[in-house]
Amino acid sequence: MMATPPDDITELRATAEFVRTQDTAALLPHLLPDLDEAERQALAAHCGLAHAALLVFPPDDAALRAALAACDLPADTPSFPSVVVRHRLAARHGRAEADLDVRILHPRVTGPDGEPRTVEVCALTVPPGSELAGLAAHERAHRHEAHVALEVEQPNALLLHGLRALLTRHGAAPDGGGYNPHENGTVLYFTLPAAQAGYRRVELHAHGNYPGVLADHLADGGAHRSAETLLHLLTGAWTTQALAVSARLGLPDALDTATATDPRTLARSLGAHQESLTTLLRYLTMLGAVTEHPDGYRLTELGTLLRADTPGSMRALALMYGGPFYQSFAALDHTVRTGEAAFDHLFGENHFDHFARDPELAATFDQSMAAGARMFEPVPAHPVVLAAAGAPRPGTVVDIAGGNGELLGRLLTAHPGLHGVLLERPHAVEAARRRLDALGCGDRADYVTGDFADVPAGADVYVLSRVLHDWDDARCAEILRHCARAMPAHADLLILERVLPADGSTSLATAWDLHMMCNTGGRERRADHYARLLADAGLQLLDQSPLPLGGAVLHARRAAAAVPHPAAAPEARLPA
Ligand SMILES: C[S@@+](CC[C@H](N)C(=O)[O-])C[C@H]1O[C@@H](n2cnc3c(N)ncnc32)[C@H](O)[C@@H]1O
Repeated sequence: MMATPPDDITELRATAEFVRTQDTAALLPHLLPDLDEAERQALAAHCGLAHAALLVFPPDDAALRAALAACDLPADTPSFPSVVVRHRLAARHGRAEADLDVRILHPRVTGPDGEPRTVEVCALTVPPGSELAGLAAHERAHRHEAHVALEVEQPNALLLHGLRALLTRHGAAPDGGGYNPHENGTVLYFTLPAAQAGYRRVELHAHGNYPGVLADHLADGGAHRSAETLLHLLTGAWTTQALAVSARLGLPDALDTATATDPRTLARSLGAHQESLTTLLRYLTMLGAVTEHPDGYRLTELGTLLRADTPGSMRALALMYGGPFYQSFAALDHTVRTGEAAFDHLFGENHFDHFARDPELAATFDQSMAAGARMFEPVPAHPVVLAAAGAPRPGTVVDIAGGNGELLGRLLTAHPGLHGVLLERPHAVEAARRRLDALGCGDRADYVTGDFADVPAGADVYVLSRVLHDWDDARCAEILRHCARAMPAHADLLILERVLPADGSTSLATAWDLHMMCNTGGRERRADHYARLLADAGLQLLDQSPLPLGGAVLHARRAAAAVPHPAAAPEARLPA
């Protein structure tokens, strides 16, 4: 039989023990440390501990029942589907509610004076190998659903208003609630400023319906949540820097996911100030990059992405967003006032020129682009690529401004007959050559060191990946004219970009639109905008398909009656 994870059984046993032994009067000053004696007595006279709640992740129902029995809880306790916890989990993790099988059970226990209590067991089924394992690890680390519930004895509206006022005066923030007609009960949730007695959330439960109290509670909660949301947004810069500094220090590389490292050892190995490092680690714990344990800190799955040696590492992105692009964002107001890229204003030159003069920065930028390469995963299977690869004489793909060869490498690796040409600036050509050689497809690649004007003619597929968004419309039109001029009548052009949604809904493209404006003077565009730019260059947008990370691939060809632009330069030929 499959078993509930040992960490969950430990937590269940501890919660059951807490409910069995905890005296309400002794618990209250732990939850609200500033209560004076009169307040504590008044609260204890009106409220009693009813349950403590936890979320566990059994592989199936039988394993959950066995876990209950192992903790001396009735294994035959009925379960019912959760609505609230399931909704909260789905919202927190961006999941469909239908994917989350959350059930609730209330196994009965008795308190120290024989009073009836329960343990509220919320159980999300996570079978072995399930992709919900990451969600479970996050929830175990953060205990968002853990709470204690106080039953209000002989409730009335006046008493509930008074209890609400008392709790909020002591820093407990209203955090939602509701009326359940099936059990004729009103629930008011509060969040404490910090975990007390192991709990951050408190529930007040009262028998009966108190619509006025509930309305006030929900309204206060709304205002509180807005303020908290705004604080999170305003401190986004701290998050960027905490992650970037960790990456720069090599902190994720010095930690492990399986065994903990104590801050002293870590500070010594990183050459850091121990107390400051511990503060940073606590913040990283809040962000979910590390977890805290009695013997130190462990890296999480998310934190692992900041290691240098992880496949798909995002370390270079952290260094860029916490480095030059962080500095330029501090001058965003210049861009908004003048329309000029803040980066150029701050550094005195275009970011490509700036990076090109600093080999280390240029390499970090290329690696940061590669960190978003998950977007490329479906491209080798694009019909245009399949057609070129499957032709009797396999075709040639030209990757224009192909960076360090990440995409071309994937195309050539997936299709051993394809030939590739990479057009880039000198430093990137060298990086691409090394990459394609390492992938074992360097012998099927040629390199053109040059400018957009040097797009070689005569190939079958042309690719512009994350290039057009770097430039304003005039420069894009020029680049597309160079492509159109080089493309034979049968050739296809694939444009990879984040495309702004036509219906105005937000997407990752909305965020990168701001980033491009601030740092490159470019922008993200809607598909109809690309269609117009293409048409001006004598090309026709044929279709569009989605890519991971909010990307899309736009497919274009020469318009049937395309007339070469008069400004077009003489053709560059494919390398011999
Ligand atoms: C945002 S990166 C995209 C790289 C790659 N296509 C990708 O998707 O990862 C833009 C690339 O344009 C190249 N680039 C900038 N100006 C260029 C020019 N005038 N001619 C050719 N390439 C240029 C840069 O070197 C950089 O690698």
